[in-house]
Amino acid sequence: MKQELLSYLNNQTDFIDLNNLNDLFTAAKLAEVFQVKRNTVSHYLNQLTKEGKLVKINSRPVYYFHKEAFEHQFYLLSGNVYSSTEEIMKEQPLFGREKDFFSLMIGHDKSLNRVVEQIKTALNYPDNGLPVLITGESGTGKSYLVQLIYQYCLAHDLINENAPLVTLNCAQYANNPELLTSNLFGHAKGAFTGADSDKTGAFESANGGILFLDEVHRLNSEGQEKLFTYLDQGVIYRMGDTAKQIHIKTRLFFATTEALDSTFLTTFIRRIPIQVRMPSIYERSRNERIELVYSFFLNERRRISKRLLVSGQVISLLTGRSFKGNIGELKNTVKVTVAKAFLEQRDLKDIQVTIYHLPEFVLNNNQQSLQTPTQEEIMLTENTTINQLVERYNPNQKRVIDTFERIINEFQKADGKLSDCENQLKQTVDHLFDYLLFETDRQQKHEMLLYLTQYIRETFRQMESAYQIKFNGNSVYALSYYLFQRGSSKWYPEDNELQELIRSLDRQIKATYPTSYHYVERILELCKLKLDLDISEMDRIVLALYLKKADWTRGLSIPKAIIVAHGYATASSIANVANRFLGKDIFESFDMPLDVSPQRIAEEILDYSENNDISNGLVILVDMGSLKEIYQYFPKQITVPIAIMNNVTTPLAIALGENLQKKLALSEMVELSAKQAAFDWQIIYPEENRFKALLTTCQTGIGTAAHISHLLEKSLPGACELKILPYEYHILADNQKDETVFAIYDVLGIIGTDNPQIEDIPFLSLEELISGDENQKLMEWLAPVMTEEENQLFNKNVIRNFSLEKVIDSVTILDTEKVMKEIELFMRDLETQANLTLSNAKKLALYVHISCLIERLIRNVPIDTYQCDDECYQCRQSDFENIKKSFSVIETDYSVDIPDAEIAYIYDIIYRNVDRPTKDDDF
Ligand SMILES: Nc1ncnc2c1ncn2[C@@H]1O[C@H](COP(=O)(O)OP(=O)(O)OP(=O)(O)O)[C@@H](O)[C@H]1O
Repeated sequence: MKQELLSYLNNQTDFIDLNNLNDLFTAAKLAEVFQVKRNTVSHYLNQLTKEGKLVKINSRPVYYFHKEAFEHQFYLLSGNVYSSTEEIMKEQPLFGREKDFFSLMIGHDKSLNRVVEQIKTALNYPDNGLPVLITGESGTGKSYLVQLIYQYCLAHDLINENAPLVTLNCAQYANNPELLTSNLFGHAKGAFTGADSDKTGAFESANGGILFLDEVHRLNSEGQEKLFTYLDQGVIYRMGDTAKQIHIKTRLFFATTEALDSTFLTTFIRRIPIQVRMPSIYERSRNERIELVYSFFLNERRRISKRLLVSGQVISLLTGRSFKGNIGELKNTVKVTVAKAFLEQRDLKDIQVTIYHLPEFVLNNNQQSLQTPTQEEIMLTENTTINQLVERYNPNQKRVIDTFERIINEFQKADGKLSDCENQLKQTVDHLFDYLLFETDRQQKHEMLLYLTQYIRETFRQMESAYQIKFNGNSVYALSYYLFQRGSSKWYPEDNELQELIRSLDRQIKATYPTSYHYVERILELCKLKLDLDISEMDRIVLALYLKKADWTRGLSIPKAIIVAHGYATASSIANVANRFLGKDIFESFDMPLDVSPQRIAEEILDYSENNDISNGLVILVDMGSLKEIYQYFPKQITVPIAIMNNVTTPLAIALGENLQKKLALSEMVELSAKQAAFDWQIIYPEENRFKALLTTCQTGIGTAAHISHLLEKSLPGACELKILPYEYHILADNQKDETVFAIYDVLGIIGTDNPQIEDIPFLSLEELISGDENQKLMEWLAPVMTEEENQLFNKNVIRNFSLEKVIDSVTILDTEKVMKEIELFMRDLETQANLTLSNAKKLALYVHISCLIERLIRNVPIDTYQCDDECYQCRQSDFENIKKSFSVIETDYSVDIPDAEIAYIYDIIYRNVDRPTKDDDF
């Protein structure tokens, strides 16, 4: 009895609301629930309080709740006996106030983020919220969501404290639709045989509260009509009484496991403005599945009140398979597993859960299995919290968020005065960055991290040139790791007081470190669009405090110089060559579309001058003759001299760049440069001194090219002076030899997935590199930069680093073995469907391309560069269909839809260089 009481309160405490204590927590109600005398219950409750398991509130009536469950859900308590709820609330730290009930749902800030946002919108819509339809397979958490909605409404006074939550599962009345309608809308006496008296239905019972209709598609046509009347007019009629309108005000929630295309549902959903879909367990990320498994084991531990040691294999098996009954079935499976282990070891101090306790179906492998590496075992004690477990699994992101919380706590302790906590804040931020810089596994060549680092480096370069500063070498990595670890998770407290505190800290940081703050703002602004970042005040605070430390030194105080020119990459090409020649980043460039107006150019320049330090003057080089037109758009109040020079050429830029560094007066400098440039300069690049380079390229974005480049770099012998540069395929294909890289480097060759066909520049396909067939060719290219020995070493490294597994391993974060198996099946299937034989080279190309493709689709970045028009689709329809069909297994296994543009691309890989496929062709 005592144990049952404890476990009952354990479950109820998850939903406790101190502002509105339910009488479920009183001895009287508990006696009723357990059908025992009140004295008996009181005796046990007091005993449990003495043992430290329950908390007692000596108010009238006296309340008891589960201490550990409360601390798990809310905050730590100092004692066990309190005189009032207010006393308990005083112990509440600033964090955790206004508990957001939805945060109890695992995935609320990830896969359910949008669902929670939509629900909050619906709930807060005046005047009585909006009805919501929740769809999702069985066990995905629909009912659980409605329970949380109810708690949320109570906590936010959206319904009054006694408002009911009424649930009706329409599926329970499958064989008796009349009873369902009657239970829902009530009936009048005599409405049908057996209706001896008037009866109120669920609608009336739910008046003022929430009505939840589960499996709503089971409503018969009469019920549906009545439901539509309520949705349209807010009134119901009891069965058998069409005369009496009953006005009802209830918040409606519907759930269904059915697809929304059944006839009823289509008419129905037109009236339901908000529909949310609960993802299946299969669609949840690995992190979320692990969190669910952890939390269910924690629940069971609390129930059995013993330490629980769960083997890593058990966690892997549970997170690595899909459950038809989704989270509900997973939860039950954990329960059954722990129960079996408990039965076996009930006399022991610790309960060990191993795979022998799992139900058999979990062990059999026929089920859809999800990729998950082996997990570590976990020990759950009474002090273990879900946060600790998750933190162990994803320590870095947690570390960033902890830092946010620590900063706010320190600032709060200092009564909101930055000057009183400046040193502590700096220390906290330093600790974070030390950790990020030294603990982030640099070997972890995550594609996203590579991309971030590349982009941040470019942004820093721009900043350094704009402000004539130099960032500490580590800053690029610090910022990239920070953004990488912080991830896309949003951290923003709901509490108004906290928000105000953050805003105040932000203002004080801005006032105390104006330069650092300005740089950070600028960097984040530059990164924001490209990196799809959702920047918050906390990011600015942390980074401004960090960059404050980094020793950026001011460079020369010379005027700023920019080049503005029409056409694709014209200005940037000139700026690149000039900067390279001058050995400094003197020029910034603006590439303008051909039809841009002078006004637009002037606006761009003014925008630049607002965001850059131009106190030493500004020189603008433009490529068109209408200078006066640009001048007229400049405001009269310009405070620094601005020189505009026309007809920009590379020689002019170089001459100006050299003169700028001589610190002449602006007019002198401009005159001199114009004169010098007029001497028909010619820059001749000394061939021998140019760096040798290899380019890597890929049609579907720079990501794969960067990976190839990385693997090649890894293969180079130490002393070799060779640059390996990833390059956008389209830029190379469009610009050909005009692309700046060819002016700066001596390009020995290009390696990639597609040949951009550049005259005199040899190309090696990735497939050739992997198959090793053409390694000789690569060796020949590299002969000028390597000795014979180095060449052999390089060759050996290339063979090792460019095995198919290594390449796939490096281009995706997916399980390489699994991906390769799936692609092999795809190819086999396609060969049968289309009656063709793929050559080894095509197979290699497909292995590499499809592995990238799956990952891109999982990340939701399909290629958009590849166009497939209707005509092309028509004429190749049957081939397209074959490819599509063969992809169906991959589509299901990875839950992705492969768009036509991708199919067209695969089509090209398979049928490229072949006029038309015929049955007998050997590809
Ligand atoms: N996001 C979640 N976090 C933690 N527990 C969850 C979550 N979602 C569901 N659960 C748990 O999983 C169990 C099943 O959920 P629930 O009964 O709400 O599913 P359902 O979609 O209503 O299923 P059905 O359609 O079969 O009624 C519940 O015990 C619930 O507590």
